[in-house]
Amino acid sequence: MIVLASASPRRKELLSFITTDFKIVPADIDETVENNVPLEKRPEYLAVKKALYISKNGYEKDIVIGCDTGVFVDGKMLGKPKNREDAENMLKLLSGRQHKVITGCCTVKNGVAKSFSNVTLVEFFELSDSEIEEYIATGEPFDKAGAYGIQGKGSLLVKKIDGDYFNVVGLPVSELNRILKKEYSYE
Ligand SMILES: Cc1cn([C@H]2C[C@H](O)[C@@H](COP(=O)(O)OP(=O)(O)OP(=O)(O)O)O2)c(=O)[nH]c1=O
Repeated sequence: MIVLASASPRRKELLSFITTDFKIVPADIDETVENNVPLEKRPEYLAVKKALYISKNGYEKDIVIGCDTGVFVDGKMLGKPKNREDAENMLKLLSGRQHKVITGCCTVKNGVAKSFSNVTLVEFFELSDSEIEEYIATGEPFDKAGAYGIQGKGSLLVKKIDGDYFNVVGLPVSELNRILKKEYSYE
């Protein structure tokens, strides 16, 4: 069986493109990362941590999948905004330029972990202060890395993307599907 170590409704929906035969067991882990982990490796590091945590808690024989998404710009990683002001600062930082969205993904079975990072480049239009304010008022930024959701009204902020769209939403489905087939002969 496949176990998705995630509380994200988006990851649940995306995994169902691969299979509907899976169980959800969210991994409520401490998301602090040691300083020696390179910035852009942080999502993958946390994905491994989430998947191993669930695997070790009664799902050793299953294929456990963990994921984590971060937005990278100016040598910084943007997670979920803590409040309105945080969301505003993130959106101002992303305005008029390109950033990277990296989703780390990990599969674990019988104590063996395999992981990868998928990178999508996203370019935003120049955003006016009122546009940022209106977008924050939708409430959409608050549970999302980088304070936007490309799958919702956040789509209106996006000029261009290069890479897997679903990776931005939180699960690189096509790469994951290929890994499940290749590494676990999953049908
Ligand atoms: C950039 C971007 C992020 N996101 C989401 C994907 C992730 O769910 C979220 C980043 O938070 P994560 O910490 O990666 O995941 P999560 O807390 O939602 O779920 P869990 O740890 O239980 O697996 O931001 C979008 O939905 N759309 C977007 O365009």
